[in-house]
Amino acid sequence: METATRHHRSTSDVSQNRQTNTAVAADSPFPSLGRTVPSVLTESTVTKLGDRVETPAYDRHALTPSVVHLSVGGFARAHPILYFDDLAATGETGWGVIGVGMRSPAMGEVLRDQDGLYTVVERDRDGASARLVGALIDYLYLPDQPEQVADLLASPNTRLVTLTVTSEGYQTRPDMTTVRHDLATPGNPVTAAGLLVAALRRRRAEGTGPFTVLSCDNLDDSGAATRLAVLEFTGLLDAQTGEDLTSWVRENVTFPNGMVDRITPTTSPELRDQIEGEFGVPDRWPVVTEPFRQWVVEDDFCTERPPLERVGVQVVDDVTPWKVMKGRLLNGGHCALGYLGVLAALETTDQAMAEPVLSEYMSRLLREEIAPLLPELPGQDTDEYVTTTLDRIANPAIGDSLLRLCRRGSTKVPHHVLSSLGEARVAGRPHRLLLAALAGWLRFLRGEDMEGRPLTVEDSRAEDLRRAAHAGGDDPTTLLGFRDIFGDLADDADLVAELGDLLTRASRDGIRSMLAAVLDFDEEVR
Ligand SMILES: NC(=O)c1ccc[n+]([C@@H]2O[C@H](COP(=O)([O-])OP(=O)(O)OC[C@H]3O[C@@H](n4cnc5c(N)ncnc54)[C@H](O)[C@@H]3O)[C@@H](O)[C@H]2O)c1
Ligand SMILES: O=P(O)(O)OC[C@@H](O)[C@@H](O)[C@H](O)[C@H](O)CO
Repeated sequence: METATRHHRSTSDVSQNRQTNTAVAADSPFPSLGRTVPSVLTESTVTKLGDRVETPAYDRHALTPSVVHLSVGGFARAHPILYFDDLAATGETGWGVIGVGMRSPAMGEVLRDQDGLYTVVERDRDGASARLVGALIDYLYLPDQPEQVADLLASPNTRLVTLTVTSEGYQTRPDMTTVRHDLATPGNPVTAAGLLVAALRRRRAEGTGPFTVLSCDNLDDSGAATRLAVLEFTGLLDAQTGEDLTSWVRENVTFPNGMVDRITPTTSPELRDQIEGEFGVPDRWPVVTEPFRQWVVEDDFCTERPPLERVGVQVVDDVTPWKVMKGRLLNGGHCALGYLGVLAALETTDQAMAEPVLSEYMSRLLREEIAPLLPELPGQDTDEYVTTTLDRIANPAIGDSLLRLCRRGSTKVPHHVLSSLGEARVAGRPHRLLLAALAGWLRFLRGEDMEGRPLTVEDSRAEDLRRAAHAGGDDPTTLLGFRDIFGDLADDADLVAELGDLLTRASRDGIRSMLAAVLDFDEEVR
């Protein structure tokens, strides 16, 4: 098997950074590595890895850097970049990836130290396998290398920009400090939209033409959301400069919608150590994920489309039915389990799914209340999809933290949960289990579990929501007053009363008893 032996050079020289081995920065998940450590996984040590790790069977130096990925977190490494790695393994050399870090200096240090190499471990009940990914051929960190990032995005080589900047990364309100910063210094942006706009502005001026922008975040209509964020930004900028970048972007740039799916937990230091022990790979930041993965992409590329269909990506005209099915069943289910589970003092998804009342709740929530509202998806059996989804969520081999599922609720619950709730109300269908999920989020927003132990509410609106959650107590009216989140729910007196009843039961009897009552669950089984 051929492994990469030559260092790739494009816009930065990662090998220079590799020699420094500076201490891991404050955002590292590895406090035990908060000291100078030797970096052992590099291109030159790949050949020393044993046969428990699959290594790239292609020459990564032959890859042309034409994809730029913004914000390289766990999911980016387990999903989009892995697909480009698959593509490289088919002999296709045109789609190497350059990562651009925006907020995580620690990830940058690790990736640079490791020449962009990292390990993906797939695990489930049936076993585990590890693979080294070579498609990330370079990495730049925006706060330290703004000019190199600008040159990279302006380069004619760059044909596709992919993003995993989280659902909050698309917010472009002019009152946000970051947006104000980007408008004041458009040549030195810190937001994803600001960065894309600065690059597109330069490409227009230099006659380089557009690139395609493909969001890989879990957003309802990720293409439209990205387009909107960019156009909002160009609108604000045009008002300042008197240019008309907005029309150029409208006419030239495409933002394909996409559905991405692969449960990818946050890597903990313990997991990292376990992986080194199990596979003998000294990777400082491996990523652990499930074997399942799916990527459905709308065929709307303004530049050449990478032939991702060769590696299992579904390229379709309309992604909507896939998005709706996945978002409401998997992400909606995740929201419900996350909030209710952490309130019940549980830590991981498999722990929660091992509790009869929670697994019964999840099964009935997905089967009885969410699935019947879904559109037909030709070739997809919904019942089978639900069974697979529940099984994936319960995967005992990945230790997916419930708190990970609770992040950014104000951007997720409306899409993943309230959408089903709204439709069920209109259709006159049962929705008490959906209300229990909502009750879980409202209770979670107080920032403590049912025993009063603190829970971190990671949300850009945490402060306001938490204040309202405390002020309202078991009466949801105050929180439902955030109409941009909850729509008209506050106007439905029956729903408000039912939600209040669920919150009161949870406070009085605990989460498990509240759910048992909602399910009419057999006390013996409990
Ligand atoms: N983990 C999964 O199971 C999974 C599956 C499908 C989709 N996703 C989506 O991928 C995205 C990233 O998730 P992850 O699990 O990799 O998380 P992560 O925390 O590992 O990575 C997130 C990255 O985004 C950066 N970031 C955070 N806020 C940002 C902002 N406002 N602008 C720019 N960058 C920002 C962080 O620094 C980090 O590098 C999320 O939107 C998530 O919904 C995740
Ligand atoms: O990443 P978030 O915060 O949007 O949502 C948490 C999880 O539901 C999500 O990451 C899933 O694991 C993922 O969508 C599976 O494909």
